[in-house]
Amino acid sequence: MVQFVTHERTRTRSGVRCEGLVRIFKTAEIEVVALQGLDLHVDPGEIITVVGASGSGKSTLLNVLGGLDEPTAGTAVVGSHDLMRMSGAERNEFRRDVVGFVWQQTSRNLQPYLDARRNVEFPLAIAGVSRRTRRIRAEQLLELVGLIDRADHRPSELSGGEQQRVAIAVALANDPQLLLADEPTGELDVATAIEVFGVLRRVNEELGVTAVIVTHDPLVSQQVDRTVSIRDGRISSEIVREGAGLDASRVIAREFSVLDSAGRLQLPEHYLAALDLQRRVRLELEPDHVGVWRDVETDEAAWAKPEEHDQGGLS
Ligand SMILES: Nc1ncnc2c1ncn2[C@@H]1O[C@H](COP(=O)(O)OP(=O)(O)OP(=O)(O)O)[C@@H](O)[C@H]1O
Repeated sequence: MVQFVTHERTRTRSGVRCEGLVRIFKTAEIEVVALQGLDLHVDPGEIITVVGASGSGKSTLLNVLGGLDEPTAGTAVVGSHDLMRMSGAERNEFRRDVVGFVWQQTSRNLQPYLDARRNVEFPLAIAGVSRRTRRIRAEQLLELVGLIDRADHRPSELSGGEQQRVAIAVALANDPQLLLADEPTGELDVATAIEVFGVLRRVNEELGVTAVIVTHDPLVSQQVDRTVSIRDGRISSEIVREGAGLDASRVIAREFSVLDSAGRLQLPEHYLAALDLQRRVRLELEPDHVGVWRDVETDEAAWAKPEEHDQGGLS
């Protein structure tokens, strides 16, 4: 376990709680409901991945959790910080002190004219941390991400994977309670992506920082114990794994659907396709589970009508 030099505060781990979270974007002509009553709980110290089709609301969720965007309605709480009830000044402070970001584009993560060490020191200098503490902390973090021997290199002298590892160290400089990463491995080849993701897992384990990571990459998303899927601005299902990070044959994965406070749940798309479930399904309450069947009567009625029509057409 890396022991940080604590400069002014002792960190507590923070969880995330979103309930009925709504974010509507309004432009002159249209209204886009990017988050449509999203429910998500992340335990303090947990690491999760968020997956979903393009436009499903992943980045919007991350921006809300990071205090970069204001929710329209619902609940969004990080630790003791209520994101619905923050003044502008509190939001700035929240962004600086409570969350750390890693973006897909390395140019957004790093200052191109500073070497790796100074990049990590940069947010600490802005926070007014002393030069000596900055130096020690930067070295600890570069050690943690396995890049202490590259401390004097500028981003242009580092590979894409190394740049993202420095970006992780920068995001952790202010000792955040929540680490948010939006497609951090999106520009990397598979082997490098898995390596960088391994660093995210390591910092989660060693520092206990809660982490929410958006990714398109199934190989990357499988590396953690819980993956949530967003569909149409809501969490549609969760996959919980035992043994994540081990070789795939030893991982036990179970799929869950999220039940909202109104009792609604979404069935995963591949379940709908496998059983050809459409429009209306038959439910049966059993002592320990609920059964969902194709509504054969409706199906038959739907088939009967065209037949009658056809027959009518033939006669
Ligand atoms: N600033 C904005 N103004 C208007 N609409 C927006 C804005 N930001 C996002 N949207 C819309 O909200 C929806 C969700 O977008 P979001 O970027 O969160 O999706 P995403 O899942 O991150 O997609 P991708 O994987 O392509 O990055 C989309 O329909 C998008 O067009």
